[in-house]
Amino acid sequence: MKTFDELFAELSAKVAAADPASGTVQAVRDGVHAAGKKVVEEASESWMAAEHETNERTAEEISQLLYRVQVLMLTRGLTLDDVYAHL
Ligand SMILES: N=c1c2ncn([C@@H]3O[C@H](COP(=O)(O)OP(=O)(O)OP(=O)(O)O)[C@@H](O)[C@H]3O)c2ncn1[C@@H]1O[C@H](COP(=O)(O)O)[C@@H](O)[C@H]1O
Repeated sequence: MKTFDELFAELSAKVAAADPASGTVQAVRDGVHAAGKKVVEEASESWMAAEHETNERTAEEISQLLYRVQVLMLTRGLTLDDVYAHL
């Protein structure tokens, strides 16, 4: 288990190191358009899970949504502080 901040630190390090085994590095290379589509896809799957599936499935989909939001942030070079400044 990891927190949102811990995941972002892990993904940032992989991107900085251009880790060749990392799916995140490839996803960031794929760019903003592809990353944005993934956010929308996981958001809709989270919504559908919340409407029709169990809490466990809903939590799983939301975890993927959070991951995809972080990938989108990384494609733009945004930090957690950039986002938290608006909370
Ligand atoms: N949390 C995630 C995570 N969530 C989703 N994914 C990726 O997203 C893929 C699933 O996306 P799809 O669109 O194929 O999913 P889907 O078909 O909609 O599947 P469902 O939503 O129906 O389950 C997975 O196979 C992973 O490649 C993730 N990839 C990585 N992470 C975390 O990121 C860390 C670093 O990962 P790497 O960069 O790959 O080393 C990992 O340790 C994890 O903690």
